[in-house]
Amino acid sequence: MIAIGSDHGGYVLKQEIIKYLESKNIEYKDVGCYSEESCDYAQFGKSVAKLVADGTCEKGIVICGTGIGISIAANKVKGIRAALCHDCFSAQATREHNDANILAMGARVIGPGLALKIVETFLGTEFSNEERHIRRIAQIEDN
Ligand SMILES: O=C(CO)[C@H](O)[C@H](O)COP(=O)(O)O
Repeated sequence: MIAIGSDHGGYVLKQEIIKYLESKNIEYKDVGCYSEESCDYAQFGKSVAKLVADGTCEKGIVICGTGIGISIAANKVKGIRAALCHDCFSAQATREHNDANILAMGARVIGPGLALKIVETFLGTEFSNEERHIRRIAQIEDN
């Protein structure tokens, strides 16, 4: 199950991604927003992050205009590693190296064609499970 959320700036791209998930028979939970009416990104980033952190959803996708605000908000939730990716190399690397559990994108930065490729790459790439990456991820959680 994939959790997905956006603000108004990411709404149209979110709907494109939902169409893609449906075409691939991938289950999802859409936490909103549900229109292009102006709204605030933090609540949607945190809603997606909580669904991933509590295990309800395996991964999440968050979108705002830049992808920055909503990824900052998602990363406030313990256990979340939200990665802002605007290219396929980063999407692959953040899965393999960081075990990122949320993909963030900016709908005002990239178009839907590239965004869908990034989603495909992110969801289709496994964590490498290599010792050095496990060690480094553990250090992120250290206080
Ligand atoms: O990218 C964002 C946050 O990082 C927001 O989508 C953006 O700030 C919204 O801007 P506006 O209210 O002017 O449409």
